Amino acid sequence: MTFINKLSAAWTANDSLLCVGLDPDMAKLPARFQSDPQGIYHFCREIIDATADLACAFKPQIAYFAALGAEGQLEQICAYAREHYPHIPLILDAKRGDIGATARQYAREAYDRYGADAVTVSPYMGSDSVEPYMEWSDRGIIVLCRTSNAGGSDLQFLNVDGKPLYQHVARLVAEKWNGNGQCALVVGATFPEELAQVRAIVGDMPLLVPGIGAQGGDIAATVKSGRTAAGSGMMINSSRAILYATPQAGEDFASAARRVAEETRDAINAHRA
Ligand SMILES: O=c1ccn([C@@H]2O[C@H](COP(=O)(O)O)[C@@H](O)[C@H]2O)c(=O)[nH]1
Repeated sequence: MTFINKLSAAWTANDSLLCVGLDPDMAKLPARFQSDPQGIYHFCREIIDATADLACAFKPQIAYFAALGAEGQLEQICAYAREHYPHIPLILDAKRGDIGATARQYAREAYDRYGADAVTVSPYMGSDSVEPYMEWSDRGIIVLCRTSNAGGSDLQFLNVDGKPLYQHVARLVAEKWNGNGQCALVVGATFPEELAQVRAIVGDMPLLVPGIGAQGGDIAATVKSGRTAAGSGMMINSSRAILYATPQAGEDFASAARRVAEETRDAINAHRA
């Protein structure tokens, strides 16, 4: 099944546009995981089990694993999610971008090593840096467009031929790069006006929308700006607000994560119509 088909099915099956981010920061995990050599894997596995029926996607952020040399645990997490929740898309947030030969290795890493359904990439190096990902014709390519951080404006807002650069990226991906029909864009929830602009440019193309929760993006404004005519079309990511929903990394972290995920899913759904 293609990434886009799997995503559409997950939106419907779980009645959810919530993407649960897996950004395991060792210092914030309950003590028993910190003393466990497989602690990152075991923590993420409990989060996945607690939220799988509430999510339309899982998004591990590779930096949290690579920084600790814990790629093996990321492989285990991806294998676990694929085996137990094969209907939920797995998005590797790696923001890759390089010349074609190197990009092919990044694509192998995301799609073959981790078995991801989709990977985030930077558009900065242009079409030949993205083409290699299309050799995996059923997998998704999620291109950075208007990121959630304030500094994203430094380049993404540059005026090019009368339009901000991020709008050129949106148009380029929608009109030229989406040959396999498996492309999506990253647009931050912290910029609802730009989210609406991107939606107007790309039609029903899915948007990965980080920036609610810990980054403070407004859920109502996000959904109203980014939804498609059918009230769908987004993977609205929340990582830290779900992972660390208990104060002081309490042992009830999984039930707290579930509660926050459910509240977030419902808050999103309240504005889809
Ligand atoms: O524009 C972007 C692109 C990616 N991210 C990533 O999403 C999550 C956000 O985590 P929160 O804890 O919900 O803030 C994280 O993995 C970022 O690397 C983003 O925030 N903005």
